[in-house]
Formats: sequence, C-alpha cells, structure tokens
Amino acid sequence: MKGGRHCQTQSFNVHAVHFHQNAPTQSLLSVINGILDESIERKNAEIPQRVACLLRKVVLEIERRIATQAEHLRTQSNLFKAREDKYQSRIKVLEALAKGTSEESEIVMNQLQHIKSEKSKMEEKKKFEQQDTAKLQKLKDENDVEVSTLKQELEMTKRMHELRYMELETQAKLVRFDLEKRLMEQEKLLEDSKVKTEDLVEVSTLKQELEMAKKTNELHSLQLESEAKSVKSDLEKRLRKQEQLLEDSKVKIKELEMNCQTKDQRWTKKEHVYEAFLKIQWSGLEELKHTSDTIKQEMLLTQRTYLEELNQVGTKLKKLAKAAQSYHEVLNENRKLFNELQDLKGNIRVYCRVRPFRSYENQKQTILESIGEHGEMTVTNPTKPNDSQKSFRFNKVYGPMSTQAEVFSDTQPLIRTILDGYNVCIFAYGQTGSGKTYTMSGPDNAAKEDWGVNYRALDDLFQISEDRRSFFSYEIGVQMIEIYNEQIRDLLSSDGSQKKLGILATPQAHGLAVPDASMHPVRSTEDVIELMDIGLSNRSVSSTAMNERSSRSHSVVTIHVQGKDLKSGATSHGSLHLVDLAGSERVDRSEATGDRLKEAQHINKSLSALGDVIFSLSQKNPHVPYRNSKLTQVLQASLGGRAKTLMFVQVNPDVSSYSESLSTLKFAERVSGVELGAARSSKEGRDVRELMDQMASLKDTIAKKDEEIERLQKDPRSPISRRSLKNGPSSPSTKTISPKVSSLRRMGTRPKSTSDQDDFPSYYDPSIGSIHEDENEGLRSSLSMNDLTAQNTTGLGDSSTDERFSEISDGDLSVGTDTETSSSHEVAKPSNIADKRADKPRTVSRISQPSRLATARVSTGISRLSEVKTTLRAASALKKPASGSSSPAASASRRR
Ligand SMILES: Nc1ncnc2c1ncn2[C@@H]1O[C@H](COP(=O)(O)OP(=O)(O)OP(=O)(O)O)[C@@H](O)[C@H]1O
Repeated sequence: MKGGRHCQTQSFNVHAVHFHQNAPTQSLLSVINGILDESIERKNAEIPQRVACLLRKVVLEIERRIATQAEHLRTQSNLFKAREDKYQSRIKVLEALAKGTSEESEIVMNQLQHIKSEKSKMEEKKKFEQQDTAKLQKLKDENDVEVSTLKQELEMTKRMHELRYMELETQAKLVRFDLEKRLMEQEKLLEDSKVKTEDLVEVSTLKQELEMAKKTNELHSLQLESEAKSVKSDLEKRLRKQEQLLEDSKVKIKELEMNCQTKDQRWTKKEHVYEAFLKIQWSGLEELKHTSDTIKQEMLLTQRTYLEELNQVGTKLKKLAKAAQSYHEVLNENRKLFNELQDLKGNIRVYCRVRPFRSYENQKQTILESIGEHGEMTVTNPTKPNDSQKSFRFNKVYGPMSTQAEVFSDTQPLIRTILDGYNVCIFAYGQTGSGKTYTMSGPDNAAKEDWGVNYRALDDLFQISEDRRSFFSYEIGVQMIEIYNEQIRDLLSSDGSQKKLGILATPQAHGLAVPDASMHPVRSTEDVIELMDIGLSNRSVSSTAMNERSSRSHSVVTIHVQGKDLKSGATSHGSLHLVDLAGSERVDRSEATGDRLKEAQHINKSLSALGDVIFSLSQKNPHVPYRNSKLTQVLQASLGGRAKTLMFVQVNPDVSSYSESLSTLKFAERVSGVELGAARSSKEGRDVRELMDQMASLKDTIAKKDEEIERLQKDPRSPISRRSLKNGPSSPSTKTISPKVSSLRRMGTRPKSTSDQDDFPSYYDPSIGSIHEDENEGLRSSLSMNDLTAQNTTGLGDSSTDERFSEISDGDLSVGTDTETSSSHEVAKPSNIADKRADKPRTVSRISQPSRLATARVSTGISRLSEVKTTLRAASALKKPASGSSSPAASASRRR
C-alpha cells in the first residue's frame, strides 16, 4: 500500500515537473489530463485531492496568465490612452495654432514647417502606433487563439472531467458494487467465519474510508465543478471584458484613425489654404518688393531731382539774395528815375478845372467853348459874340463833369515822391467860388468818392508807406495853419489860442517853415481827416456876394514825412503842402467893405506875390521873391528847387465871371507854358525833333542877326554902334527902365543863367540885354510889388484903383482880374518904343524859351533818355501828345 502511494506521489511529481511557470497552457492542460487519467487508473481515495491540487495550480496558472494578459492589455490600453491624450493635446495645440491668425508670413511658414515636421513625426508615430496596433492585434489574435484554445481545452477538460466523473461514478458504482459484492462476500465470510473479526473491522474501516473518500470525492468534484464553473464564468467574463476592451480599443483606434484622417484632411486643407495664402502673400510680397524697388528708384530719382532742384534753388537763392541786394539799389534807382521823370515832366504843373454851374447860375451863359484831349481849352464871352475865342493849354483840363477821382488820378504820381524826400506843394488857385475848396477837400461831410485831393493824397501816402513798410519806416506829422490878413494862425492849436506864429527867416529844405505851429503825429488817413476837420472848422470863413461860404484865408495843411531806410539807415524828409487859397476877387464885384475889403486886399496881395514867385520859378530866375508875402514864405521850401508844385486853376464857367476867369487862365498859361513845354519836349521825341528843327532855324536867324549886328556895329551911322562904343556891351546905363519893359522882361525873354547866355547869346534884344540882371530883377520886383502895395494901400475902396490893380496884376503876371482889352492871343500892339522893343523879344521868347530849355534838356536829357527809356515806356499811361500837336510853347509861338 505504502509502495502504491509512493508510486502515485512520484507520478504527481513527474507532472509537477512538467508544471512549470513557463510551460505553455497546452502542456498544463495535458498535465491536468495526465493527472485525471492517473487518478482514474489508480481509483483510490488519494487521487482526487492531488488532482484537485494540480487542477487548482493549473487554474491558478491560467488565472495568472489571464491576469498577465489583462495587465498587458491594460498597459496597452493605458499606453493608447496616453497616446490619445498626447494626440489630443497636440491636436489642441495644432488647433490653437490653426486658430491663431499669424501676422507674419514667416512665422506662419515656420509654424507650418513646425507643423509639417510635427505631422511627419506624428505620421511616424502613427506608423509606430499602427505597427504597435498591428502587433497588439497580432497579440490579441494570438490571445484570442490562445483563449479559444483554452476555451476548447477547458471544454475538453470539462467534458473529459465529466466523462471521467461519470467513469469515476461508474467506477465508484462498480467499486461500490464490487465492494458491496465483496461486502456480501465478506459478510458471508463473516458469517462463514466469525473468527476473522479484524478483517471485518478492517473492511468496515475501509468501508467507512471508502464512504468518506466517496463523499470527499463527491464534495471535491462538486467543489471543483463549481470552481471550474466559476472560473469558466470568470474567464468568460474576463474574456468578454477583454473582448469588449479590445473592441473599445479597436473603436478608439478607428476613431483615432478617423480623427487623425479628418485632422489630416483638415490640416491638408489648411495647408492648402496656407499655401494659397502664402502664395498670395508671396505674390503680394513680390509686388511690394517690386513697388518698393520702384519707389526706391523713384525716391532716388526724386532725391536726385530734389538735390538738383535744391542746388537750383540754392543758386536761385543766391541770385535772389544778390537781387535782393541789388533790389534796394534798383528801388533807389527806380525812385530816382521816377523822380527824374517827374522832373522831366516839369516841376510846376498846372491843371485847370472848370466847375459845374450852380443852381442859381444861368447855364446857357457858359464861357467854356471846348475842351481838348490834351489840355487844350477854348473860352469865349457869350455876351460879346464878336470877340474872338481864347485858347489855352495846360497839362490837363477837367470839364465840369469830371469827378474827384479823375482829378486825383493825375496828381497821384507826385504823392510818392514825398516819401522819397521831395517837397510837394499842391494848391488851388482861382477866383472866389470857383471850386478851390471843392477840389482840395471836397464838399462838406463828403463821402469817400467825393473826397478832394487832400484826403486822397493822404490816403495814397499812407497806402504807399504801408507798401514800403519792409524797406522804410515813415513817421508822418501834420501841421495846419491859416494865413489870414498876413498873419499866421495855428488851426490845430490845442489850447485854442489865436497866437500869431512866426516864420523861419531862412527856411531849411526839410525843416519846418512855421516851427511853432503844433505838429500832430498821424498814423492813418482818418487821423488826418479828423485833424483837418478840426482845422477847417477853425478856419476864417464868411459870406460874400460871390460865395456864401467864402474862405477868407489861405489854409495850408502840411504833411511832414520823416522816412528811414531800414537797410542803410539813411533818412529823408519830405513834405506835402496842401494849400487852399482864399479866392481872388474883384472888390467891386464882391462888394467888400470894411474888414471884408481888408481881407480881400490881403488875399489879392498874397496871391499876387504867389504868382510872382511861381512865375519867377518857372522862369528859373535866380531871385525868387518869396519874402513878399507870408504865403510864399511859408511855402518857400515847397516852391522851387527840387520841390514839385501842382496848381489847380479853378474856373467859374459863368459868364458873369468871364474877365476873372480869363485873367486866371492867362496867368496859369504863362506859368505852365514855359516850364512844361520844356519838360514835354524832353519826354516826347517828336517834340524834341521839332524843337531841334526850330533851334536850327533859330540859330540861322541868330547867325543872320549876328551878321546884321556886326554890320550895324561897323556902320558908324548906326545908333547901336554909337552906344556900344560909348558904354560897352555890359554897360548898366539903361538902369532906368519903364515898368512895362520890366514886365515884358519878366515874361521870360531873358535867360538868367550864365550858361543860358552862353548858349543863347542873342535871345533878347541887345538893347534890353544890356540891362544888369540883378538890378533889373530887383527893379522889376520892386516895381511890381511896390506898385501893387501902393495900389493896395492907397487905393482902398476905389473902384478905379481896383481896375488899375487888375491891369497891373495881369501885366505883371500876377493874380487878379483881367481887363477885357488884354488877350493872350493878341500880339502886343506897340504903342511906344519900349513896347516895340518889348514885342520883339516877346515873340522870340515864345519860341526860343522852349527851344532853349529843350536844348538844355537835350544835352542832359537825351543821354538820359536811353536810361529812362524803360521808365518812360512804363509811364506811357501818362498823358500823350495828340498827333501833330506840339508843345504849349510851340503852339503859343504858332498862335503868335
Ligand atoms: N466840381 C464841382 N462840382 C460840384 N460842385 C462844385 C464843384 N466845384 C465847386 N462846387 C461848388 O461850388 C461852390 C463854391 O465852391 P468852393 O467853396 O470850393 O469855392 P472856392 O473857390 O473855395 O471859394 P472861396 O475862394 O471863396 O473859398 C460850393 O458850393 C461847391 O460845392
């Protein structure tokens, strides 16, 4: 028995040897089968326990393996999960990357590159994973095969076990039956031999043991069965789980693959989009590059052009700087030329203005016959149709319809010369009520369009000073005085005192003639207007028979202009005298008595003195009788020299004032005719030629006369020969000269300067030419003034004296009335020798004076003509002579 057990143990050990951890499951199952076979063969009670033990071990091993497989599957699953998470995070990163809009294409490119590399990595990983998956699949397949094998084995084992169990049961039944048979045999034996008790006990023990073994075996079988069942179910569960897991992982793998594919597609799409975008960007970049290149080139070109232009600008700037430098000089030159032009036009200009009829005057009875385009005018006496017409010529004649603006337009050029340091004197001259105040100031409370010369001149002055602001600074001051009864009063005195003011004995060229008169600085025309309004309200005005608001004094508004050249610092002083003269009047007509008469006499006297001064100046006499009146003393600096004088000759068109008007016109013509003829001759080439012709013919005449004189001098019977032998050529023996001769001489017959004498030695009658110049002038002045003074002082209130005064005034070229017997057109009828002699030079004078001046102008002016040609051209706006018309002097000579 012991040997049998030992043998069984050995057999189990052999199986145990086979049962090794590394043994395949097949061998484990064979071990189980072997054990079961052996246990069935041995059929003893010990077998089931060992079988169970072995089976347990085998099952444990199978469990372990399944657990290992499950663990492996879990690890795989975790690995998949981890990879999935990794993919998810990468996908998120990629999505985030994809979502994020890149501004820089390079960054996008880099990202794309990065993504591409990532993608390739991912693809590689995917490949690996796929490989892994394949491996896993393979493993799973193997597992499946194994599991199915196991299942089959299990089934087989189960079946075998059931068979064996049944066999065992049958065996057990057989054993039982055998045992029962043996028991019965034993019992029989027992019965047969009751002696053998031990055997019986043993049999019972065996029986018990058998029973026990049977029970245990049954129990074990049941237990094993249940365990196998549970293991089976457990295994099935686990298998199902594993299958489920595998399915899940497959699904997940598929999902992942799908995801990967969609993402891949998406990424490919995005890649395409990016590529397209990049292409666009590239093309844009290319374009930009191209544009940038073009712009660069353009910039370079522009830079070059700019530099060139800059250089040009630089050179231009240099030129400009030079030009600016020379501009000043040119400006000065221009001003000089302008002033020379003004000089050439003559320093004394006469503009005649005929005022319109007043409401109470008879408009049909006008003395004005016609007005020419070039300063000609004709007057006639409508009450005496048999009388001849009288023609005059001035620089300009304004008809009754002319406006204030028209009148000023010809005055304007003079105004700017004041700012260049010249003295200008503008005054109105004429009979009372002829419109002097109107021309000079305008009507009372005048609107701007009715402003007179005064206001317009000032306005212009301020305007020009404003225009020159960048080159010159000007300080302008105003004085306003009146000369009433030969006394000077300040019309702008702040204290209202009627203090008499003195005149400087020797007035400075640019100084103040009346230093005590208040000077008011002004900055605008308005300031001046205000001051002038104050001054005019202070002026002495009263009603006369001729004018209900007649000015009884001469008012003089003086504008002092102190200029400073901002560049050179040079200063200049110019002044403008705006003189509104009191009206000349015939005392008989103005019906003046008492104070009015005294006023009238003073007025006439000062006007006469003014006429003398102007005439002397126009004659270029070396002595100008300024001191004969306060008016001329005040205006001394502005009359003569380089000063420019503009005289408005005012004419009343009414026939009742014919004689006064005629007298005024005659005076004005004499003043204007001499100087302006010369001025115009230098300006107008045709006149110059004409005058040159005249000069040539005159020289011929002179030569003839010289011959005649020589012949006469040689002739001992000739009185000239006798006188010259007795007194010599410059003998002052003819000092006693009649006033008539003096007056004729004063009409311009004699040249006063030595140079003039040199040029024109025989312009005057030799018999008169022997008179000493200074003495003659002094005598003429004294005669003229003495006569006037005497008449004014002695003949007060006497109408015949007034008449005589008028005649003398006219004869002396002074102001006042004119008798109708005198006519500027009529050739003087010599009543005596003196007159006869006077007639000759008078005729010569009318022709020679312009010629002489023309020659002087030609000698200096022609050379200058080329210089001032441009200026003269620019001055073409100035009055042009009518075709075929000659200078006033020439026309005067023709008239005579
Ligand atoms: N051109 C003109 N147009 C319109 N009215 C004029 C003109 N000239 C003068 N008058 C008028 O004639 C009148 C006399 O003129 P104004 O007072 O100017 O003369 P006057 O010569 O200054 O006189 P007086 O010497 O006596 O002062 C005024 O009423 C004035 O308005």
